[in-house]
Amino acid sequence: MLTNHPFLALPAYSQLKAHFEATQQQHLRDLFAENPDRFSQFSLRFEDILVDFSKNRVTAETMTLLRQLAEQAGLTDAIGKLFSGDKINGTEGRAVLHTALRNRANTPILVDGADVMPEVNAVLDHMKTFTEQVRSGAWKGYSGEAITDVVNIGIGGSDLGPVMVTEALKPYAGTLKVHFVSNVDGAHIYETLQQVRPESTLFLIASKTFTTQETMANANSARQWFLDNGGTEKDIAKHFAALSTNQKEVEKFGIDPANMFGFWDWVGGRYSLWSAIGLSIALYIGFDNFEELLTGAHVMDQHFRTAPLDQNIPATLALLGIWYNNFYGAQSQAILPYDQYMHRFAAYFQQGDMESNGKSVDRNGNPVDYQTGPIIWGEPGTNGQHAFYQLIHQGTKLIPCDFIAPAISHRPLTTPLGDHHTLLLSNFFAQTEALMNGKTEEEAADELRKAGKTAEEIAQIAPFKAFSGNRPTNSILVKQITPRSLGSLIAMYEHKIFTQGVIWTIFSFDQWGVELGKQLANKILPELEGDTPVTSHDSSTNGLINAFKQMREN
Ligand SMILES: O=P(O)(O)OC[C@H]1O[C@@H](O)[C@@H](O)[C@@H](O)[C@@H]1O
Repeated sequence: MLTNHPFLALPAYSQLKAHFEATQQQHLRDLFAENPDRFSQFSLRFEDILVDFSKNRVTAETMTLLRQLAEQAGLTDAIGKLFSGDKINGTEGRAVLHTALRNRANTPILVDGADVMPEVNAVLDHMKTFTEQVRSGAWKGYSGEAITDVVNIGIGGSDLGPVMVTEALKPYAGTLKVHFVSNVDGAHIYETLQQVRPESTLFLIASKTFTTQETMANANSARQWFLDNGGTEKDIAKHFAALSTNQKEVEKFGIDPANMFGFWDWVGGRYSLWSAIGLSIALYIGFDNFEELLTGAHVMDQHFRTAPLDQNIPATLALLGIWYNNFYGAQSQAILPYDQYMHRFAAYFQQGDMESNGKSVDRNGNPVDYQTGPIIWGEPGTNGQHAFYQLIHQGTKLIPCDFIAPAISHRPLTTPLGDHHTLLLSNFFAQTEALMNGKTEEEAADELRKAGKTAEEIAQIAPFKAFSGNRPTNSILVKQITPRSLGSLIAMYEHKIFTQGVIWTIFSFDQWGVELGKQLANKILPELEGDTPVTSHDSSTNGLINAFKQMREN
């Protein structure tokens, strides 16, 4: 178990509070003007990844105090416990070992005295053999045809990771197509089944528990469609595989245990793309590339585990997040990839971060009296620029942003306006610079004067054209989005989330809030049958259910 501490009582917390009061008016423009070495002092490199955090409202003293906060919160001890299989998921009594899934060093990791690595390696071997059979065409469907389409049916952690990674690594795809069905809304499975043929489709039923309502409903619909369109019960073994921890339910569903790819209760759903849940990724980009993804994460794990705090990228990002969340009162954090293939990256970490650190009870079971996990959101650049950046530049809210971009594009297209990637990157650099510098009213007035405006017009318009600036950003520049660098980036954010959870003294690896939703929907489900009016709820819920029943009837 992790040792607990009262966050607000940490000595560094009070020091940071005082430091915040003294420095909050400082402008980034001045910090850059005062220190010509700011970029080199406030940036870190790891392999092909450069993390520039110099455009944050921090000084060397801020960073020192933040690191002291991490030390006083027992971060070093917590990291040791994470990697060694300690049961740090206290409310479920489980270890948290997504790092074992990508432990390429293969060093033993013990849970209840037993090394988990042989089992991890056995599943990886199974995934490798299966992936190679399907991709080579050796695996035949019931009519003797090779598989052309893979449909992953899963939701939450059993969907978002594979969706995000297969999109981000599309340039590495082979000929297999992958589809993802998550929503219980019948439209999702319906539209997907329109695009595939039963004889050449492989369904992956991805569910850690194998009891999730949405996934089981979609899996049943897929099986029915398969049987209605030419497949027979005995053909199911060739067309359905399960990615799960629950062998009993898998067998009950009728999937051949030989087609089950297992994982373990110490893999959290939102940390499971490294497990058998990643099978759709391996099928799509090939097993070697999947292994590269694991390796990228593993090397970031080693960095997080061994780098001193002042060199530690995930810890640094976590501490900057705490600075804005707990001292500046920032409510959200934007993730803005300047890479179209990474268009689901923010959505992925919406679950990763918000399901992990969206907690308001500390590890002692007491309500917290401070802010915990931020709201995570974002869209790729440059689309976001034409949508919500207005508020980031000139709104009343402080929104720390992570800008992420590859230096080399997988699609280097040229136009008379310039090549696409250079155009994209010019926006990436310009935005963080503008957010940092802003524009004074005098500068705005000067521009208007040059544009020939009268003094009266200038006085009227200049206030609207001024930008306060001083809006913090991290710039994460990656040489290229490869399986390895993407693996490192994902692990980087995972460890950021972990670090923040440790400092806030919360349990980051359970999700009781989500469990409630599952229970409530199951309670209401039988009440939706028939047309008898419902009276068991509050007047709003009764009214809505009864209106629904009426609308459905007429
Ligand atoms: O993989 P299964 O068990 O279907 O769960 C799918 C998802 O369910 C949600 O309610 C959450 O608990 C997620 O963390 C989880 O990834």
